[in-house]
Amino acid sequence: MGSDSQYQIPAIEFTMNSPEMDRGTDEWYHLCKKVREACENYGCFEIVYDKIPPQLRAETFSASRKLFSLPLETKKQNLNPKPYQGYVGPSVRAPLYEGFGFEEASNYESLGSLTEDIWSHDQFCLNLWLCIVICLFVCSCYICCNCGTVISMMKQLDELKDMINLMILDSYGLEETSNLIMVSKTLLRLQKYTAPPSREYTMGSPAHTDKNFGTILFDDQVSGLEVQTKDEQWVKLSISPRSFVFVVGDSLMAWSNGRMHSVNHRVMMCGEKERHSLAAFALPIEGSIIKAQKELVDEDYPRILKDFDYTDFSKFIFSEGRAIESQMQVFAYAGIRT
Ligand SMILES: O=C(O)CCC(=O)C(=O)O
Ligand SMILES: [Fe+2]
Repeated sequence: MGSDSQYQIPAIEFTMNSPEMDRGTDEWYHLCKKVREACENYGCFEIVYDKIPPQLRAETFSASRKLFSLPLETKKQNLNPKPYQGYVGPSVRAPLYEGFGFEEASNYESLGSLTEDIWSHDQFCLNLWLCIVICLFVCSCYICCNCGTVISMMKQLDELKDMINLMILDSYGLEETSNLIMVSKTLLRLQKYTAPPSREYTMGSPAHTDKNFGTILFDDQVSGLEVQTKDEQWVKLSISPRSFVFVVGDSLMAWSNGRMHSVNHRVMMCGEKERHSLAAFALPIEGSIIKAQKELVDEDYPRILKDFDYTDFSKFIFSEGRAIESQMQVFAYAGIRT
């Protein structure tokens, strides 16, 4: 159980306006190398990043708390037929967990068009859910206190995601033009874990690997996130209040031909505080074929996976009877048997 206090994932500082952040400098390549090594050896790293102000983080969680405090019937209006992309309530599998997914989180224009839909219906609050989302994401009135907070956060996280993807490409010396990881879209998920009734060490989210490219996570400083080391120990992460965590997913592992490690992780709760976290998942766009970069296949790294369609893979993992958590799913789906 997450007790190995000696284990630390790499903490990598992204200092704005420093030579390190200036693409093409020696310092930039040095930073890219650190990112690559962290993704290969640990499957995750702490991003120490000052550009996103603590106040925006605090306001984001305040907006998130407001959403979760809505009546269940209202929350359920956040529908999406795709698994985990709408509202997910507590379940037998994860009784402490609740989450809201926003599939079009980085499509700021599409959020704007939601507003137009409402006005065209000639009623101010035709759909309470849409009104709430618009208020949190895009409006800039002075009536409510969380106007546009989440969308400001999304813009910042998208910028951070693009920067990390660029570092990964540069670390391998790959072209950025039309590379699949540069055109990913973002699924935003706001997540809440209630405190376990017994206050004892209890599962908040079962162990899993993320299926997408990469995920940027942060929480409200109530700890809970644990990662599994390569020698299969579970360790609780202790992340500074100004940091974020980057987690390598199965698609990035496949894209890098197994060089990057998609790390198994979970949330374990204890104590009396509820926990809030935000996850920005970089998802391959519809129709994406995930393939190992040819430059990353060689004698030392022979191909381990066939090319696969991400949408079909998602259908496969969410099909009846599958253990969606397991990192073995990608190998069951596309593994090359030798
Ligand atoms: O809440 C967290 O910190 C982690 C959540 C997570 O791993 C996920 O949503 O995939
Ligand atoms: Fe995850």
